[in-house]
Amino acid sequence: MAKIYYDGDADLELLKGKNVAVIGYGSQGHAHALNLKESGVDVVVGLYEGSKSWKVAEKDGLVVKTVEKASEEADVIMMLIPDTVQPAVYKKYVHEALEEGNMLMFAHGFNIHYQQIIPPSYVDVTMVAPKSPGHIVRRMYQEGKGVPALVAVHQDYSGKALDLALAYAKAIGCTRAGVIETTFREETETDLFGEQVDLCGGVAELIKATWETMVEAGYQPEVAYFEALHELKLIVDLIYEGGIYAMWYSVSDTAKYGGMTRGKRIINESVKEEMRKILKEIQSGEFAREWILENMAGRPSYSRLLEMEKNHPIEEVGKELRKMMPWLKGIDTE
Ligand SMILES: NC(=O)C1=CN([C@@H]2O[C@H](COP(=O)(O)OP(=O)(O)OC[C@H]3O[C@@H](n4cnc5c(N)ncnc54)[C@H](OP(=O)(O)O)[C@@H]3O)[C@@H](O)[C@H]2O)C=CC1
Ligand SMILES: CC[C@](O)(C(C)=O)C(=O)O
Ligand SMILES: [Mg+2]
Ligand SMILES: [Mg+2]
Repeated sequence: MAKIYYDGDADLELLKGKNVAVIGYGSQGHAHALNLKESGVDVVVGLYEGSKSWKVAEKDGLVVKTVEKASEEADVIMMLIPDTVQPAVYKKYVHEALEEGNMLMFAHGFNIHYQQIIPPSYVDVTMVAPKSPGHIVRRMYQEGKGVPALVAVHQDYSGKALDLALAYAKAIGCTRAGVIETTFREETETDLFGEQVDLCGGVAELIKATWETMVEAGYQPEVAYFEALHELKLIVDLIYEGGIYAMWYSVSDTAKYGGMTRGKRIINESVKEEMRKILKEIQSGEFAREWILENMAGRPSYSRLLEMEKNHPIEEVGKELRKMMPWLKGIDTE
């Protein structure tokens, strides 16, 4: 059974008198920094001179310093800049700033697990990884709730690394929901696998293939959009609220029978075989090496693939159809 920590298992007092530097003010960074501040923690945001986020963080009432200065003054440093940027920033500014007994923190284990960052032995190294996008971490905290998270200890120099990481998790609201103990390896490998085969990669391909099949067969792109994409949220909401069986309970008997007999023909043994291969690429470090090299080369494949996604015809149809629903807030992707 997984070990799960709640509010009663975490002591905010452990962060009293400590300076916390949140490096980055993006999706996770803004949520952690604001939640920490509102939980009474002394927090400073670390950014580079000229960062777009600098003014935003200051407008939100936070103290902002350069990464170098914020790291020098900090007892706890949370790395919340993109994973691909972290190694260079760490080497240039953070490594030198780390003093005996400090704690270096992450929200994802990639750089520690694949040894892109190797901290000195005299610091604690921990992870608090919310299982949610940063904007939900913030929204739930403001509503007096929290999102679940994972906690892990890579290095326990002080002997108190887990307790301090749990205090941090409490300060950002995660122990309100529950924080599951894991390892850097488990968090990294499961996170990469989930986003590749299911949450991001798998779902995007399933939607496009469903839409393309209908459009190629002569159905109207708009009707196909509602069926392949729009309704997915309604179905996923049911699964999120009550599990897969609750979804089956809620849909028609025809959908139940068709889905249960046909779904397995789509996600069949050969798909699972491919999933196992992808998992092996993650476990062996093959995917990490590929992604690191892609970044070193200036991201040529990444940019080409992202451009193709942006220009897929389903995007054009969706853009028009979403105008029918002015209550959708939309997301500025420019
Ligand atoms: N996105 C998510 O919801 C989740 C993310 N994580 C993990 O959290 C970590 C942060 O991810 P995420 O929040 O998505 O990151 P973002 O891409 O949102 O981070 C962007 C922030 O980093 C700043 N930044 C970029 N480069 C530098 C630099 N060289 N020096 C200082 N600041 C810099 C940006 O500044 P500027 O505005 O100037 O560009 C911006 O403030 C990652 O480890 C990720 O895996 C974990 C769970 C979910
Ligand atoms: C699902 C994508 C994610 O792993 C996340 C928000 O948890 C990410 O890396 O952004
Ligand atoms: Mg994730
Ligand atoms: Mg991820």
